[in-house]
Amino acid sequence: MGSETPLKLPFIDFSDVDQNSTNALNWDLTKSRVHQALEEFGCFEASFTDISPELHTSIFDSLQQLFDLPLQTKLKNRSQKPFHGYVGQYPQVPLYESMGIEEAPVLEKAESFTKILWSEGNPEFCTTIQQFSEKLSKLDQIVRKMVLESLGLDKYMVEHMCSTDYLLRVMKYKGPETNESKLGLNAHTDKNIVTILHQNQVDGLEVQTKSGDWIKVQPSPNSFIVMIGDSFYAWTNGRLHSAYHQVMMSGEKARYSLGLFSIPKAGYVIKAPEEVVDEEHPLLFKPFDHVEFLQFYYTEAGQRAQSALKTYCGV
Ligand SMILES: O=C(O)CCC(=O)C(=O)O
Ligand SMILES: [Fe+2]
Repeated sequence: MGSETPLKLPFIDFSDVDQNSTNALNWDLTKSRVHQALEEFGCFEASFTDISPELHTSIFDSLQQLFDLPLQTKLKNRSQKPFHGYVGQYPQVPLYESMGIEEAPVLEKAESFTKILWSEGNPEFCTTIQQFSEKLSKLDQIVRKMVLESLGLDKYMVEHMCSTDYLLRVMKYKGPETNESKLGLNAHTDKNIVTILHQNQVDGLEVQTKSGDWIKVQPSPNSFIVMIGDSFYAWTNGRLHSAYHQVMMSGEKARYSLGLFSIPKAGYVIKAPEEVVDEEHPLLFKPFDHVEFLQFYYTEAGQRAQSALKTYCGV
């Protein structure tokens, strides 16, 4: 009793890996670990030293400053697209608040977001958000490049890389002020291509394994959780896993987290390449547009479905 080792996500070190790597051996080794982790768990913990400890500190100072703004100000962050603007005050998830910053790695976009909330500007906030997103987008690109290479899909590299936009979503979960575990964010699979999560030192993220166990994720301050979304799962014809995950909170401290989401552009049709479809791996999903799928996901039927993706476009 109690002697079982707690389940852990695979840990992969990216400190010596870059896209134009001259160290081919290191690239190939890391690539095979990435492939294995994404096949089995749909996610892994990444050590990525491009985000300095100073940037780590300023990003969480910035988040606190942002969520400390009056509700009326935060509500100014609106978007036509679901979950892109301010989200909060939901009775189902009372601890949760989030805001979306579209194309945060692009300086002008980070500036226009900043201007919405601080009419007089806030250069420090803007630079921090932009630099963090830009650096993290490099990790997103490395992982996607490794996935395509490991599946022998190199010829789709340019098309694939150009078919997405970035959204940085910043989140705050209030501490529930009890030691009982309370729901911070419902169990879900992400709907995009790749998500990279980072948190302050308050844990809460849980990821479900294929056999149904929940892993309590305990990342170190300089690590990131890299996770596959349903669109990448569909595009690879199920070769990668897209994991259910949720946030559970306890105690007094607030949890701040950020997710950099690579999201298929509206109008781009997600269709598994013929190389990943064969007798052993029959086509799982009909081609679909991510934005239309997202719209379905937020309907009553989409929310009720066990798998919104299967209900929407399963073969
Ligand atoms: O806060 C987290 O760590 C997870 C957030 C999440 O799963 C999401 O925004 O999709
Ligand atoms: Fe998620």
